[in-house]
Amino acid sequence: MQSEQTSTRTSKRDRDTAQLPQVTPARNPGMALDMNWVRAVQANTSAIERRCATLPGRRSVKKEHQAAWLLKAITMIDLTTLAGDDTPGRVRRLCAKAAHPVRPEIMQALGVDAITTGAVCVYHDMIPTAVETLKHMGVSLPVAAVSTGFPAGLSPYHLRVEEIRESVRAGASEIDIVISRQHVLTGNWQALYDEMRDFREACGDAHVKAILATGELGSLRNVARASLVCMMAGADFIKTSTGKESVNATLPVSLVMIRAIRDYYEATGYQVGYKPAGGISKAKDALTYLALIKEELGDDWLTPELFRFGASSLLGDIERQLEHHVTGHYSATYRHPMG
Ligand SMILES: O=C[C@H](O)COP(=O)(O)O
Repeated sequence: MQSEQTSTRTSKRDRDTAQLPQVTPARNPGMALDMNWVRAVQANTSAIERRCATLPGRRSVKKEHQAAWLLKAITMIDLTTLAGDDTPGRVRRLCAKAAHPVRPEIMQALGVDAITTGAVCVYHDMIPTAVETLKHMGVSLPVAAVSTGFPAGLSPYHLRVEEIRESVRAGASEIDIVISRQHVLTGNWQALYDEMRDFREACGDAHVKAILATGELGSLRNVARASLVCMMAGADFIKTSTGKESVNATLPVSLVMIRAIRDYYEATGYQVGYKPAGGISKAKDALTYLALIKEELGDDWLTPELFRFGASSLLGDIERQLEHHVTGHYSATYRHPMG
């Protein structure tokens, strides 16, 4: 039975919002390290926290608009499995879910055609399985690989660079590198810039996401400076976390990184993408992140080319909310496996 509170179909405008073809932005080439700019960067923690406290709930969207935003959020998920016990079977199921993220009866009730997640994200060893599975399904979806000694980034430097090359050869078109936290914590911005430059060069045509591991950087000012240095060195995306730190994506860290992206865009004209990752598992949190992006960067950034969620379990909750939207009932979580 359908609840009186719900409408089963999204409006045409909302469906178009979820499915608009996007123009690929020009790739950030980077620039020379500008230490004057880096040193000038500050972060006012109490102002940032005040701003973030106003976010959850304030821009809440309802009914068919919420369904449309949730569909859009799905298209921007890097559907992730990064576990020591990953198997080819799990990765094949992940790819099947990424290719068809919402059950057909829910999609039909919403009046929406096929969508996919933004990418799948796996460890190096699982790249061939992911590439072959997606190819076999006839689905064009990027395979992202975590790299450079993920999650700590402390393996021998030449092996970190070589790991990137191996992953690109194996078919990954996006590489999520981890930075050396020690360069940030010791203020060695030149070393961070050089490392990021090497990683970007090793990626070739594959896009590079720089994982800052913000929970280990000590201060919001460090997060702001590391964001800027990675963008100067040519990062295509900056990403909060590996999902393995004790503190992963948060709104204050996101605000700092998003404003760094905005400053970099205003100074250079290049749009760098943003990927909050780790611990984002609820549909309502996804909506808060999208509202933050819309308010701080504008609609241009609300595309898979410039925004991704790094998440292993968010999709399950979004699908559950969409099912509630069309039926008026919540289903058990086991009905939404892999995501
Ligand atoms: O990059 C993605 C994260 O590792 C996923 O973290 P999560 O399992 O907390 O969603």
